[in-house]
Amino acid sequence: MQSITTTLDLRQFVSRHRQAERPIGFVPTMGALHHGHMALVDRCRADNDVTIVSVFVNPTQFGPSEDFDAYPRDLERDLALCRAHGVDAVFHPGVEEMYPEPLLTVVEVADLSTILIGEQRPGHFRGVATVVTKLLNLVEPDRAYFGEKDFQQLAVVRRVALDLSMRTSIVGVPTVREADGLAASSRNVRLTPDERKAAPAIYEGMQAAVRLSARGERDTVLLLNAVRSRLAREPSIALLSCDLRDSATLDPLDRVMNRPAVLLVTARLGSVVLIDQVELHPDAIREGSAA
Ligand SMILES: Nc1ncnc2c1ncn2[C@@H]1O[C@H](COP(=O)(O)OP(=O)(O)OP(=O)(O)O)[C@@H](O)[C@H]1O
Ligand SMILES: CC(C)(CO)[C@@H](O)C(=O)[O-]
Ligand code: BAL
Repeated sequence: MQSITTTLDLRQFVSRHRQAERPIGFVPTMGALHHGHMALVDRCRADNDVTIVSVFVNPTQFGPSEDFDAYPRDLERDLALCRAHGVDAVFHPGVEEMYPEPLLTVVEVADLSTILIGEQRPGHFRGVATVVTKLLNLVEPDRAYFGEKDFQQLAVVRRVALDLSMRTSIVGVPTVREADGLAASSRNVRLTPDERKAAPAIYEGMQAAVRLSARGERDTVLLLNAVRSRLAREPSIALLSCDLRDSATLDPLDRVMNRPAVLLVTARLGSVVLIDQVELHPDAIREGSAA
């Protein structure tokens, strides 16, 4: 496995494989890898001849009072995990390598970037869309893999690829969970033992809504209340947002695929913000009644 830190070496690695006409898959991450990331890597390896992973904690997607400094980092462990999973190259640039000059050019996905998480994290999706564009321009992969846990991010990235006529197919991978239902996340390691014990309530609340929806409940308020009332029993969890959306309003490509409604939750435990999403019955939202 190659460990690459410069864009020049990355381009050379890519061009060798491109000349050999080997399909290239790409998994962008911020490191502190866990089994959720590895599901993306395994899927990438199954679909492509060459798998490239990037590990870059991108400063431009963090707000001034967010956890950029506290974000977990463990490059040696990340490299070992990637090696064990048969990754061909890991690109782990420093900040100066990715941003040699202050940016004058950014990628802004209108509308999608300012709703939901974009409301709580102004500028976040501009940072994500811009760095993903830079990474996709460097690697020019055939396919790039993103987790459905970050559902809005996946929608934003799909839109960037579509609008900017990129050659890359964007592939969404289902959320990987811990045994107790908590979505695997790099930030989970920052939870205190008590917060970690409480955290599965997020998924339990979402499952209560899933069960109601499966029994035919179509009242958005009642479905969202199922989440709220489960989390109200956990004093260490502050529910930041709970939304039910027709997935097509977030992701125009879903309209074609006729995918279900999506329930999105953001919650804070101490200093850690976690997000999760589950799918509900396609009719969970009546026409035009987004929560
Ligand atoms: N549990 C998971 N299941 C599937 N994909 C995941 C999971 N966790 C992360 N991913 C995906 O891995 C990619 C890299 O994510 P990132 O490095 O930000 O990790 P993360 O665990 O989401 O971290 P964070 O603590 O920022 O939420 C993203 O496409 C993300 O959606
Ligand atoms: C897509 C990404 C690697 C861009 O920095 C990041 O937002 C992430 O890890 O989800
Ligand atoms: N996985 C999303 C990246 C972030 O929270 O900044």
